[in-house]
Amino acid sequence: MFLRNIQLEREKIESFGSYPFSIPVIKDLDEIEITAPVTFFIGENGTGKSTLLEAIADKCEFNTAGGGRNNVYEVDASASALGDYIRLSWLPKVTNGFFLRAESFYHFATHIDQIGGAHAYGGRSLHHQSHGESFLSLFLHRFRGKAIYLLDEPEAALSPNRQFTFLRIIHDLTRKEDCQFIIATHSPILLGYPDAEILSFDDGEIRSVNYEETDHYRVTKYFLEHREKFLEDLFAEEE
Ligand SMILES: Nc1ncnc2c1ncn2[C@@H]1O[C@H](COP(=O)(O)OP(=O)(O)OP(=O)(O)O)[C@@H](O)[C@H]1O
Repeated sequence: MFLRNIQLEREKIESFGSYPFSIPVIKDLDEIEITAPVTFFIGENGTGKSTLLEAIADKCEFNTAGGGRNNVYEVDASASALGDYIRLSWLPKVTNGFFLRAESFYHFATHIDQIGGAHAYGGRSLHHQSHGESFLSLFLHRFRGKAIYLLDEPEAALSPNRQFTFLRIIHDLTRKEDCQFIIATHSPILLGYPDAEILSFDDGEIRSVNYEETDHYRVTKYFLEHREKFLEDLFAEEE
């Protein structure tokens, strides 16, 4: 493990009235202890997971559009608004790693083609692989060594079976290669990774929760066990 603590430099912030400081969890934030090699950020849409992950990427000097330190290319509106206001504590410090943003992965793939780097991703252009295949190529071929990986909804392109493959990759990379992961996700499958820390961004604060407490687990379980009733209620006409 490398990254141990994330602190909001509150003294630098003049007003909490506008983005990103107006996001409830940021307004409330002092510091976050990172206690496990695999940390998940979960919470409703719009609770600030991507904003914080992107700020960490910025602080790591990774390309905030997606990539590592050496991937220099521009995508509109990918700058981090929060990066200058957080402090990261490392033990030890690493500079290797990658920020994955599902929504701008296309631009990253183009950048890799332009620098002739496809050989490092299984020998095929990432554009000539399916969305899910290209994600797995990235995880399998690029991720290794002492490094920190910041992944924003990596499940976006992955079938349930490929999500299990990805869990196996995380397992191997944390045990055999000493990698650290921080992953924003909505996937009940990924969240099931053993011994991970799950940080919830719901209810205006960041707090550690158990897997079985999460909506992802509870709602999915309920839906699968009571699908007909669930859908009947969901589609019921209002009186
Ligand atoms: N560039 C921006 N300018 C202003 N507001 C923004 C900007 N980017 C995000 N927001 C707002 O900040 C809040 C947090 O957004 P963020 O993308 O961090 O949420 P999230 O938890 O990652 O959501 P999701 O699960 O949908 O990906 C949202 O209300 C969003 O509308």
